Amino acid sequence: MRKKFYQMSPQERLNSLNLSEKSQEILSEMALDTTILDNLIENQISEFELPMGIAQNFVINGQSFLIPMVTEEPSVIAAASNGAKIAGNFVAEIKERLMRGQIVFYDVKNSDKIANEILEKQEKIFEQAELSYPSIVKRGGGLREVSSRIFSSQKFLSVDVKVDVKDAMGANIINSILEGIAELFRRWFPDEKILFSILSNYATESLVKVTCEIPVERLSKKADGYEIGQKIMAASQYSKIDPYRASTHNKGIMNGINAVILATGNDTRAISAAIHAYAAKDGAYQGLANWELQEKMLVGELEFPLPVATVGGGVKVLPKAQAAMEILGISDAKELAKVIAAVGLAQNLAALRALVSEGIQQGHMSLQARSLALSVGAQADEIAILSQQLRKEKVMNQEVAQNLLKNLRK
Ligand SMILES: CC(C)(COP(=O)([O-])OP(=O)([O-])OC[C@H]1O[C@@H](n2cnc3c(N)ncnc32)[C@H](O)[C@@H]1OP(=O)([O-])[O-])[C@@H](O)C(=O)NCCC(=O)NCCSC(=O)C[C@@](C)(O)CC(=O)[O-]
Ligand SMILES: NC(=O)C1=CN([C@@H]2O[C@H](COP(=O)(O)OP(=O)(O)OC[C@H]3O[C@@H](n4cnc5c(N)ncnc54)[C@H](OP(=O)(O)O)[C@@H]3O)[C@@H](O)[C@H]2O)C=CC1
Repeated sequence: MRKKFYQMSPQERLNSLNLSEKSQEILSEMALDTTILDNLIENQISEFELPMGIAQNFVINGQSFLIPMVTEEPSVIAAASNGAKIAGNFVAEIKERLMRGQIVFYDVKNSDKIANEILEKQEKIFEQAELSYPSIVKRGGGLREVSSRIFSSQKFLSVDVKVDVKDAMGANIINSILEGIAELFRRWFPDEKILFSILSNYATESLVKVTCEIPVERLSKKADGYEIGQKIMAASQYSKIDPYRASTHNKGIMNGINAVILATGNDTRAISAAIHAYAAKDGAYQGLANWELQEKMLVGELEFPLPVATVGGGVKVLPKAQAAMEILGISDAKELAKVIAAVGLAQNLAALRALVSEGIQQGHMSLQARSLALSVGAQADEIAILSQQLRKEKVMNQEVAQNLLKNLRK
């Protein structure tokens, strides 16, 4: 009987795809240990490499950091380093770090009964939570709050839990606790129906806040720093009223956030979901990070959920995520969240400063020149020569790059 795809070895799966020899060869090149590869995901056939760089100049709460970033986009790491250089010291703080989960009832018959009984039987719920995941309690974490939200017209009710998951992202912890509590509810409310129970990525009790204060003269080597500061403030205000701008404003912040999330083996989808949901917390989707001029200082602030982990998931399993943690010198999830938040604010500062002064293309494209040279097939020392020539061109595109490369090879 023919093996199912998931029952095949990675090589058998690859062979079964009938690819060109070149693709077969490139997909067979792997650096990760096969046991990690084949056990971390399903139907594994290869791995996918991305460049890792280091953002420099970061000082956060008075401590210097070198920050590993994984990205395919030119200028992101230069921008983060530039933003950090301009900003000087970032002040980052975390008030609390609790992860949320929910048990959702549907076709609810008596929502008040459910809500009241949950209030009255809190002790029983806390006992069940500890039974469901005792090790997190031993680590000093565990269930901290149970409450409910009633959606009466749609006959739904959400029982919300908040859990201290210490340095984990907490998905497995919370989902195990939720399933234990759900069993209790099936006994307490035999006539009610539970739809599902799952962690919530909208981690509104895992907010991190980062600020910086920049003397305006640091905003530009050439132009009037105060005027640049005014324009950055205006750009920040505009991102609050136009979702077409808010989306790009936040993409710029996520350039930095996602690069560090990837480097440390964290879950990019969970963090993106949390942050973009938070950007719409007041109804309309708005730009995160605020900039305002206070006298001769440009003051920046960014506050959003960042439930990152330093244990669990890919963090502990991926060797390069462990190496990234060593570069950071961090083992505490709260510390990691503060560092990542500072990268987000630095990224936004660099982007807005470029946008309102020389424009994004000048800096971006000069760094983009190298990847453009690569994309048309420049090799070895052709790359530096071709990108140098490209920077002198009025327009930098594939056609120009291909013509320059052809001339170079004559
Ligand atoms: C690109 C720069 C930094 C040039 O800016 P510049 O003023 O020409 O740079 P510089 O030569 O004065 O260098 C300043 C610092 O930048 C860093 N730096 C500078 N060059 C390099 C390099 N080659 N490699 C590594 N680091 C570099 C480095 O830290 C350096 O300090 P130094 O070490 O010299 O004391 C500036 O124009 C900039 O920050 N631009 C923003 C670019 C950006 O945001 N890129 C992200 C992709 S675009 C996007 O997706 C986001 C966006 C724009 O759409 C978001 C939005 O719309 O809000
Ligand atoms: N909606 C979502 O975002 C979802 C995401 N996921 C994925 O699940 C992945 C795994 O998440 P998660 O459940 O956190 O990871 P893991 O369960 O893999 O790791 C967390 C475990 O690490 C152990 N641990 C060791 N040291 C600590 C510490 N200091 N603090 C806390 N725990 C510690 C604990 O296990 P012990 O006490 O037993 O040693 C804890 O349960 C995430 O990366 C995510 O990709 C999964 C489902 C949903």
